Amino acid sequence: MATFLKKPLKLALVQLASGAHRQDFPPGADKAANLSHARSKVLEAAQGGARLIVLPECFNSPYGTQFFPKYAETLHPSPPSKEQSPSFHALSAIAAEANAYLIGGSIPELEPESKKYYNTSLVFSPSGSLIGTHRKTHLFDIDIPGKIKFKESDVLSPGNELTVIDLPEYGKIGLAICYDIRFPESAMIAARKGAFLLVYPGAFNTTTGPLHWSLLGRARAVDNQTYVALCSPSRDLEATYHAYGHSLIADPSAGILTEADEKETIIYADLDNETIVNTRKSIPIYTQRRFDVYPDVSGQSSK
Ligand SMILES: NC(=O)CC(=O)C(=O)O
Repeated sequence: MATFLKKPLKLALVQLASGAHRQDFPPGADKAANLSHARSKVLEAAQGGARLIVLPECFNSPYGTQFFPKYAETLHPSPPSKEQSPSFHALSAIAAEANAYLIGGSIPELEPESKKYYNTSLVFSPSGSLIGTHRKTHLFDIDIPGKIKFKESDVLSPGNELTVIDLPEYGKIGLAICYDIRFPESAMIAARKGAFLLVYPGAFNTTTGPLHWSLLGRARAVDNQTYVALCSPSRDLEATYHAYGHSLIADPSAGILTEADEKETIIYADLDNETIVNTRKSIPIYTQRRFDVYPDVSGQSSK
């Protein structure tokens, strides 16, 4: 039997409430409070048996272009000092304390030499070592008249790499952030590289969430016959951006294993290799692909 996932894995998504919008916190204290709150929820997930734990996009800051520069941390050269990146050090310590792999949602990052800002995810091993990073590759620039206009590219720069991370005890995961899920190519490449799970810390909103969140999660699962996890912040109607919530885990047939509502919660699912293998046996698109017919999915080849 082919092995994508070396042993069963309990996955937890922490749909975190961050208090970053609150005016009553002194400057900087909201981030410290959010890191401390994230710690308690990650430890709760670990107590619940999870060995891979995911936090949401911008888990310790408000989501909005006006906030990114204020909350940005410097990650390079790596490892950064505690002053440069309190979140790096907090996440590393939390992963070690939880004895679990930790996908630290994302944080705004400032690259000091270029002075560019990124939306960046940090991944730590159970010993607290950094084992991967992903900079959001596709920026959330949309304009739905009368509903929502958002332009991440006013402040952020896109990352230029796709990310597959090896969790030595379990296997490979594809990691991307929120709007990246709308681009099936990156998911497909991660799956072709053997990922058993595609993870998206994300913050869809109350307009695009009902339209596309679950659909996209299930689509990436059915396209690739992998598990898919989408981890959102909980909804906060006092914040300037209203996150959709509804964190979910889909199985390799695109069935929803578990889905949150909009409130703070932790959801869990048990992942196993047999489900991936059996899904691919039953509907064998995996071996039926015709890369001889479409070797260049960008459509840019001269053929
Ligand atoms: N916030 C995002 O990056 C993406 C999103 O909300 C959407 O694609 O819709």
